[in-house]
Amino acid sequence: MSSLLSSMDSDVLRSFSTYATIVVLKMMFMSQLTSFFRLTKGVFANVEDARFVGDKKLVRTDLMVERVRRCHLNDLENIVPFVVIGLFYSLTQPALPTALLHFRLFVGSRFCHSVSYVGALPQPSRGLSYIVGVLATASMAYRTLSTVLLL
Ligand SMILES: N[C@@H](CCC(=O)N[C@@H](CS)C(=O)NCC(=O)O)C(=O)O
Repeated sequence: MSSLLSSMDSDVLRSFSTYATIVVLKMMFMSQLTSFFRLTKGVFANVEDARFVGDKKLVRTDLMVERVRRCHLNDLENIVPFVVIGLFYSLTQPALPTALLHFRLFVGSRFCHSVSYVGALPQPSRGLSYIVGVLATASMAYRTLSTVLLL
């Protein structure tokens, strides 16, 4: 534990931990948003859930619930790689301003992606947000591989 805490002395690791936690919390919030739309729209995935509120016919799909679920899935596809690659990247001792730029671009892009997806904003708002996040992660992967490559 003490060696973990001493490695957290690195400003890059501390800022990575901060941004990774923020973006993972954002991703976790998508579950709460799904539940919110399920309850307010009376749309349930399972018979036992619908029975609990007294109507079996409430097992159905809804455009908004499915939209939030797709947004959550897209978060999983992008945020999990960011957390893994970002940790390895942080261990390559990049310059703090460069690392901050990557973390901020990624986290900002994921918030923009969620707002444009859930808000059904016209494209290319969602597509651009997605691309910025992918490029930030790809750039960190490039730096990591070019620093530590050992095959
Ligand atoms: N799994 C994604 C891969 C490509 C992707 O992530 N595209 C972004 C920008 S268009 C997106 O928001 N896709 C919608 C989604 O994943 O539901 C898909 O099926 O679209």
